[in-house]
Amino acid sequence: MFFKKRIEPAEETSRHQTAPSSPSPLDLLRGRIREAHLPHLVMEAVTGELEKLEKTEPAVAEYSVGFNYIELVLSLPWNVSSQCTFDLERAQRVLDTRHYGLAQVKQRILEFLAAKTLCSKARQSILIVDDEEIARANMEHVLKKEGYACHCASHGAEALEIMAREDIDLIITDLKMERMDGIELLQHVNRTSPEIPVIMVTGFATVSSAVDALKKGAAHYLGKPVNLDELRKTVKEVLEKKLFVQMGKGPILCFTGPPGTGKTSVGKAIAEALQRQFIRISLAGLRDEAELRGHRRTYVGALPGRVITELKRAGVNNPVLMLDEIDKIGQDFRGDPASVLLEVLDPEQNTHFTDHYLELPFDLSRVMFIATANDVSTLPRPLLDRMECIEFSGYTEKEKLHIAQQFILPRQLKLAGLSKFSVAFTSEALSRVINDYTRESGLRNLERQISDICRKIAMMCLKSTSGQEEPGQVDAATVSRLLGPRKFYREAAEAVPQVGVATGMVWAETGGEIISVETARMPGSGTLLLTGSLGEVLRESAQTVLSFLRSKSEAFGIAADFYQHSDLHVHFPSGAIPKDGPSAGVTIFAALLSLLTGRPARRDVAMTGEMTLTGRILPVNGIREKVLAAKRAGVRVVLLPLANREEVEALEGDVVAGVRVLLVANAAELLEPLFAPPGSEEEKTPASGVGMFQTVSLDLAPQRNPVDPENPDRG
Ligand SMILES: Nc1ncnc2c1ncn2[C@@H]1O[C@H](COP(=O)(O)OP(=O)(O)OP(=O)(O)O)[C@@H](O)[C@H]1O
Repeated sequence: MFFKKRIEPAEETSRHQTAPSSPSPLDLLRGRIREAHLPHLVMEAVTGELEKLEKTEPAVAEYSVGFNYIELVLSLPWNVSSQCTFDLERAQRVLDTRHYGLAQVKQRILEFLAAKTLCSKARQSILIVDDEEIARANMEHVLKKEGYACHCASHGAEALEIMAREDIDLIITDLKMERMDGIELLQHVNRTSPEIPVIMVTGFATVSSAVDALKKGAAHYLGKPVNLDELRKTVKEVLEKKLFVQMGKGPILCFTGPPGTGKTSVGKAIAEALQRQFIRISLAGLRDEAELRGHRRTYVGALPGRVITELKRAGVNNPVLMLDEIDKIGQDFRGDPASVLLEVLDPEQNTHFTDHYLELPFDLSRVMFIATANDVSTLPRPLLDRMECIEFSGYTEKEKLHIAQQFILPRQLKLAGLSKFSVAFTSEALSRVINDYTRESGLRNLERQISDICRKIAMMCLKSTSGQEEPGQVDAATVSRLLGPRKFYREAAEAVPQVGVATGMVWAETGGEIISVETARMPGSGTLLLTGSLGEVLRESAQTVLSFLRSKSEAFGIAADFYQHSDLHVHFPSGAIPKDGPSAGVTIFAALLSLLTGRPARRDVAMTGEMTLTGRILPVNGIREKVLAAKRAGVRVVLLPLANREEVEALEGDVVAGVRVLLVANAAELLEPLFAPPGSEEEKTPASGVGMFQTVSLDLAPQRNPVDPENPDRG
């Protein structure tokens, strides 16, 4: 029996090499290198690598490593940029058509782009330095026709005088001149104004000195006599690059906010508005520095990092690159990826970003970086300093309704193959999905639930006998039937007042949340027990509140020795979630006061604020998110620190509609709304929904504890 001999890849390569008719892979590679218009340094590196390959046996592992390396270098967009525009009107149009609301976010983005648009529109000025008058005049004529402002000098010294009084963007200089030649001028410019690029013009006889000029920092060189088309193209390229570097010098945008609030999709819209490619690198869980910067080629199976890989995939060097979830980045023994990000995002360093695999500097200055994060408080300070944060906050019910109608429904109907059917959701149906089946700041779950309904309707269409039955209108009852029992309740609105329990508002990276603080008193010796995965700051808050209550026990109508024979327990349910921060101080106070005075606290009154040892209430963050969370839970009265007044007044009417917002400055002011019968606050606050307590004098004498229907033994 004869077996056909298997041709090994190495053998195959050598057969290719010897066949006279077809060029060898190395010949093909050489041809590609020649045509690739690589930057000087890169050209030197790949040529050196190719020479090594020519001396290496194809069967040796190093051969394929070197071969793959050259292929990667050739596939990178060293000089390929997409034509992009900084057109503010277009940007506004795209942002408005893709996203509802987000007025402040859009405004900040447009302001950011406005500065870049102005930069790109400014008339650029070029300094032409040549001792031949005719050469100067020719270049000036061509460049003026291109719209540039031109200045001329006949030698380096005169050029320096012009530079001292004019704002110059680019210098085109002859090499050989009397008084001060091109190289001297270049060295002077590099020293004093390194941001001004210099194009060297040289006769054919001095190509080696032109190469020398490139090594000394010239941006480009042109042979004499100057080809005018080449001059136009080179000037355009060099100035464009300078413009990108200049525009990249500003801070990097960082979109922060709860999940599903549109951070990623606004990033995509920016790329579309600027007509740039959009690429995204998710940084969640990234712990190894090499994932971003690659492994050195000496490692078996080494690969370039994510930044270089994504740029290769994009095929252009000026995309919008989104660094998603920058706050979820990790750090361990494999290095600190945040330090790589520091380099990537620093305009001073990122012109020479060096991937370990590539070992060549790649210029990232044309890339527009946008980072996203849910919570920037965990980011390293130096990284945060490089970014300009734009906050995306949660949506109100009305906004969610609009977005569902205008964007989510059409998208989901199309995905479910229902766009040709006349399926219409009533507003009540969408409100039911929003209130009974989702509890979030963003829109992720809402989209999931709507997609679930659409799939069920698609199934019904297929099951109907004709297959063409019109599903018609989807109302609130249909939603309940299709999605089953409701998943969320308006727990604050439905809970009855209870002794020792108060409702608080906290801020988490998923947006605002409602918590209930529970307290209990039992015989003991004055120990304060705290449970519920609490951080150090929260523990200290509880301690502070207790000391305040002890110091003012008489004013609050609490027995002075209440502490001596009792232990107090403060519990934050949802123990699996770590909690910290000072803003729960007032809620702990309210729960403990209710417990110690035996008065049931209203559960539909939610509060937030840091409490000091003297009972003052200090301002806190995340006011909008907290108010929205309170509304989602059915809270009727919201108590906020008076010091947050400006933020409260800036809230849109839609955010405060349906709740009474009261501003409080100290502990005493909490009492009336907390213990008042439901509905009584309405006469005391202005119709706008925001009220302020000036002075409250209350009779704080302990009352007989009314029977708590949920907990009759308590108090
Ligand atoms: N204002 C808006 N108008 C229209 N659609 C929106 C708006 N905000 C969000 N969406 C839609 O909601 C969905 C979720 O948005 P996106 O993925 O951008 O959220 P994200 O903030 O990036 O979330 P994460 O933090 O989880 O990455 C997308 O389909 C997006 O188009």
